[in-house]
Amino acid sequence: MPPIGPLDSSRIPRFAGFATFARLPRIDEVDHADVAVVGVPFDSGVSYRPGARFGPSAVREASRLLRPYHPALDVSPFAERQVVDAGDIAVNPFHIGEAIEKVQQDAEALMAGGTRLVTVGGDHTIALPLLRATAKKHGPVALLHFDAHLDTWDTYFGEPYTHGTPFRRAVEEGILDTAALSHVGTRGPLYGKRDLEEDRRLGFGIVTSGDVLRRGVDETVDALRGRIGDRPLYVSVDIDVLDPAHAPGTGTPEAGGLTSRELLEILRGLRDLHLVGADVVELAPAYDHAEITAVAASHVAYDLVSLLALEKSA
Ligand SMILES: N=C(N)NCCCC(=O)O
Ligand SMILES: [Zn+2]
Ligand SMILES: [Zn+2]
Repeated sequence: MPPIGPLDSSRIPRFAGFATFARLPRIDEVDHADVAVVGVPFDSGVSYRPGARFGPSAVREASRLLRPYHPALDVSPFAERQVVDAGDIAVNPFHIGEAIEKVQQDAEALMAGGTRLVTVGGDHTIALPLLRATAKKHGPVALLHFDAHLDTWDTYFGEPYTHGTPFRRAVEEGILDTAALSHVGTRGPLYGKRDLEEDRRLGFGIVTSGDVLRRGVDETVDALRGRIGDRPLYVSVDIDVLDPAHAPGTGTPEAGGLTSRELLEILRGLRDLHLVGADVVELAPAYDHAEITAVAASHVAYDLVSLLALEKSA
């Protein structure tokens, strides 16, 4: 049976009907899914502007315009693989610990049959349970983390589970391969020099947004690929890695970021790595204009789905 694809936009206008990601079938409409896009509408871990709980529905709306063939990667992801929308993981907005447990459980259940996930957030807190679920299946994973921020801080207000702390927790828990951890797009003021020293001690290498500008996409990609090798790889994209001009709809914007063109070109350089899962987080549509950020996030998700569709073992 060939995969069930998205609705045909030449027959049913793309602005009509229910919004699933890229107008794909829901998970309950297929027997097996190779790749699932799943939402996590959770933003109780944020330190500044709230609103990322509306990220998944904004990405679904903006993704109506996606088309089935990806020319830069030369792949038709929805024809090569069964890609679905798995809906949203229903999490408790009043209890971060419970929400984290639920994300992990539901991600594990979705992944049990070999389905790979592109998760749409939600704030960056959710990367921790997603990495736990991924490491349970694949062992400690390499991490490519696109973000203005390090997200390796220790606690906020004494709390260990926030959107600024997931990757420190993940290193402490041994679910990351500390030989292959990279931040890309890092910039902006920190609390102190110690932030960088502690981040380095955890094993991270940093490619700042200035480095991307000076080195260019190709050199950046070569350096990242060399570090990742053939390890199982998880890619986490905080949409605030983009400059606020390219992504105003986010909770902790920082000036001087990547363009959406740079981000997409770097992602396209990741083909033929062993990608096992990915997320796109921190889209807060209330601060967006004309869907600028939602369109960028939907294209990032499409590129991640396309990379997973190219995976031989998917
Ligand atoms: N956007 C994410 N994930 N983290 C930002 C935390 C920065 C801060 O509150 O100081
Ligand atoms: Zn960030
Ligand atoms: Zn982040």
